Amino acid sequence: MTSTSQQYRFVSAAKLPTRKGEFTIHAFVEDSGTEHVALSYGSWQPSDVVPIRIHSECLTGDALFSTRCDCGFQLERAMENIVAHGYGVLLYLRQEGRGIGLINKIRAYHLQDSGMDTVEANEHLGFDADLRTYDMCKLMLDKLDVHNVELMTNNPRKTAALKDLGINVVSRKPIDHGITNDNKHYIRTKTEKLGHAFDPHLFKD
Ligand SMILES: Nc1nc2c(ncn2[C@@H]2O[C@H](COP(=O)(O)OP(=O)(O)OP(=O)(O)O)[C@@H](O)[C@H]2O)c(=O)[nH]1
Ligand SMILES: [Zn+2]
Repeated sequence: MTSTSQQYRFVSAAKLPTRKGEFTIHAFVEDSGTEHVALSYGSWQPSDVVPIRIHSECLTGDALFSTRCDCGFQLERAMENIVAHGYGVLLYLRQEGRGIGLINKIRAYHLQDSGMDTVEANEHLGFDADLRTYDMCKLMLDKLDVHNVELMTNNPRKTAALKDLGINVVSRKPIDHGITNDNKHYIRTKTEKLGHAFDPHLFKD
């Protein structure tokens, strides 16, 4: 499959037992060398509505238990939802720091420690607020025979991007697990500046 600038291909798949259940991990690579994975659980028919999560890499939240953001909580909850449903897919996209990379995200954190919000920090470093693209999702979902989805997200850009790719987004499931005192401000900024669909009472001081 092609996008404006990248080609993607499927490489291999293998069993992935996890603390949440036994998934299968599917490996994909872009021409640029960027590697993405999809985790699938259970089985479905091509006409079924499949619960999916499109998760953007966050080393600090997903692997290091950071509470600066809600990523780790959402990752866990998405996998739990999929297992509870009996089938589903998690696309784990290597777009760390909303596409600016890990080192730049830490630079952005440093600026946030001095009072900037997440959007201001990105802009101060010379980046747009969100550099992510979702073109690779089409190949990944086609490969898994997923055409109709219930999307677990609060981010309206993800819903729009999937629709633009021709994927039938039947419904959206909010995923607002993991709001803590450490990340309330971050959630507020996502809601007020990036259009995420959180209920304001969740991040009220
Ligand atoms: N640039 C930057 N990226 C961050 C920051 N905190 C978390 N991230 C990255 O943000 C991405 C997750 O994006 P979010 O805006 O939290 O959530 P989302 O994926 O847009 O939306 P949901 O589907 O609702 O979770 C991950 O790639 C994180 O690494 C930050 O302060 N600055
Ligand atoms: Zn995060």
